[in-house]
Amino acid sequence: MTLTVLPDQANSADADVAHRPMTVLVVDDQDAARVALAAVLDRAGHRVLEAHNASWAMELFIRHRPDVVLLDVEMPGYNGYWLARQLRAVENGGWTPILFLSVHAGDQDLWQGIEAGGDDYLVKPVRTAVLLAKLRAMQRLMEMRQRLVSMSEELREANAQLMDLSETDALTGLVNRRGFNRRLHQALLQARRDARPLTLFLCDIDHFKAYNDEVGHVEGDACLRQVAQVLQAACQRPLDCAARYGGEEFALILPDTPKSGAMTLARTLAHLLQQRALPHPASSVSPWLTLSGGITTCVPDGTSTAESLVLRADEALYVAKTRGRNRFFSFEMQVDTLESRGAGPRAGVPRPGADAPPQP
Ligand SMILES: Nc1nc2c(ncn2[C@@H]2O[C@H](COP(=O)(O)OP(=O)(O)OP(=O)(O)O)[C@@H](O)[C@H]2O)c(=O)[nH]1
Repeated sequence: MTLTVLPDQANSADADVAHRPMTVLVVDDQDAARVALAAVLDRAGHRVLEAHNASWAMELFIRHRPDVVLLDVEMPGYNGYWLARQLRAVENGGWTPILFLSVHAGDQDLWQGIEAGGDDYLVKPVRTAVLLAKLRAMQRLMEMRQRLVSMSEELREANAQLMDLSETDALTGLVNRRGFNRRLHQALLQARRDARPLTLFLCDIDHFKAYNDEVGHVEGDACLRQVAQVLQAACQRPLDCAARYGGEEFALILPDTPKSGAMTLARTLAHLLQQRALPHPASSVSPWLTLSGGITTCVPDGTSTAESLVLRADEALYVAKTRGRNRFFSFEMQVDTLESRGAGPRAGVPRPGADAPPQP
């Protein structure tokens, strides 16, 4: 029988209790050697799991996830190299130090052990001090790795937050222009892949300059926040996106939304705004705040680009403005929300009477 560990003359290693007790899986088919090794580890303050063969070791490893594995090479049936490979396979992104203990001292043996997934290779008999020092070194590596893992996790979270911040408009909390660009591009690619209609709205507050001039910029900012809330409320589906395009212009990206659905949503939007009844003291259109919007809808093909969509929505917005504001104009249908409802040219315009919001 080969003794696995040799006691130290000065016995100093026994006194060097590990900084943090570890759970050590000792795998050795030789009972006496394994028990001796377990006793040394136990004295050093570690918790020991013992396995006399590879399959039992595998079971203990999966069940207890030890901190370190001390692995004999020569075992009947599956040997230590085989076991090391299996342990690495079930680690699933983790890392458990594996130290081989072997009577074979050849370079080739050492090389084979490291290739099989071992982190160190000690030749038996191993002095207690050496073994405990190696365990301490492995523990230090594990702690460093743990720190790296948590640092990269923190970094990942910080990056995600930064990404969110860099795509959020500070005033309204909506997606900003940068986020809009990225989302529109993504939505376009997805709609092209799925051959589904994609709708883009560009909305603009009517006579907002006059609003600012009348009530001041602070109130103007508050008004932008209110409009943002209305737009957000109109976005009912998880992939719908409301963005502040710039200044008093907003955009809605509406995946899987056909022309008819877009017109319905435009009316819903006008209705939601109407319900808020935000007074506009300087509008020639209505006593309340109103929006004009340009709508474009397409099933994108190879020639469709985000720029072409924005151009069409912008052109439609221009038509909505020139037709008298407080309406949404569809580029493809060449009608606005007032015409398409078929309820007369001024239908949908907030005015005193049945359709009008309560006087604030
Ligand atoms: N309070 C406030 N005002 C803003 C902000 N961004 C843009 N504006 C104002 O929005 C106004 C936009 O004016 P215009 O482009 O002339 O448009 P409008 O007065 O709404 O006229 P129409 O669009 O033709 O109805 C300008 O007075 C800008 O100063 C903002 O963040 N806060």
